[in-house]
Amino acid sequence: MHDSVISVLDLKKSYGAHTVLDGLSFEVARGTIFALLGENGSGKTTTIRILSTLTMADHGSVRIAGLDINHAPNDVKKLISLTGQYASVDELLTGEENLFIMGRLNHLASKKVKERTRELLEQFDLVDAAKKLVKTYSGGMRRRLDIAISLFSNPEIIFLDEPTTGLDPRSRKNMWDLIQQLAKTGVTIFLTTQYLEEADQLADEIAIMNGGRIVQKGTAEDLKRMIGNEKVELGFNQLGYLEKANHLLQGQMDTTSLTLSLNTKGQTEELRNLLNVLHEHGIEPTSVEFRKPTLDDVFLSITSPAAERSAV
Ligand SMILES: Nc1ncnc2c1ncn2[C@@H]1O[C@H](COP(=O)(O)OP(=O)(O)OP(=O)(O)O)[C@@H](O)[C@H]1O
Repeated sequence: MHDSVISVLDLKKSYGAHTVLDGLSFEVARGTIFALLGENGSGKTTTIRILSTLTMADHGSVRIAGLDINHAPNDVKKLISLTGQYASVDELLTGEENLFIMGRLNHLASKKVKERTRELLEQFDLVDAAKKLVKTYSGGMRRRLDIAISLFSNPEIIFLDEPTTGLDPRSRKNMWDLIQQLAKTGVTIFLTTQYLEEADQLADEIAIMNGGRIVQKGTAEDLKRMIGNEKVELGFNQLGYLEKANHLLQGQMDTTSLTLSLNTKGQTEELRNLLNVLHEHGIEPTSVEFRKPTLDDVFLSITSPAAERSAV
């Protein structure tokens, strides 16, 4: 059994009349990868900023490695590193110079700074780019450098705010490998993401955020069991047909796009049966499409009564 390295209890935060966090509570086990999954604007960055002592919550408590962040913010800062959504490196310096500066800011001796810089450049596959200006780096290289800089002080907990947003698929995959390597060193990684697939690939535990709270949490397997492996999406040309089809098949209706999503195992026989049921009632869909579950499916299935019955 792991012990909790992050404990969050009943966190609340509003900006004016806008409530962003509304009673957020969760625990993160030491040495694991924890993913906070939520849509744009759901409050992920706000959460990470509060946990890393940059923003004050209005209510609730956060303990990092047993320390209350309000009582011991400076001790907490020594244990953590934060890498933001937008790389905070100096573009007009080389990668190596950026690392040097961070080393000096950490008050390390010059020999130690050089050693650690070399180590980090190697670990993050930046040796060839070390002497090039950061403004010539690709998005993936910048992210890697940003994380390398934040690791200068050997933190116990690494906060990564949407580490792959805006990266191409190849750089995203490289970043995933890197995060997995970091996790193997025993650090705790707290990451935020909008991508179900990313949380699935990386996280030991996933917490889904909606309406300022955690609405579901579990392993990727738990969540997948809940939402089904694949979806079939039926399109209709009239709201009446959509509603009738939903009445017969009990799926998730989208009345704007006039589509009905159903869990499926992806078998053609199953699809034939569905279409037969509709045909017998004089309903013909205008389109039929198989697709992977999305974050929307998770939200929809969480809020549907059927899902509540089978929730993890
Ligand atoms: N300093 C602030 N002042 C006012 N509103 C803010 C402030 N910071 C965040 N917000 C608002 O709080 C909400 C949550 O923002 P937050 O950045 O935490 O979301 P997020 O889940 O990280 O989204 P994204 O994926 O877009 O970064 C948004 O509606 C945002 O506009």
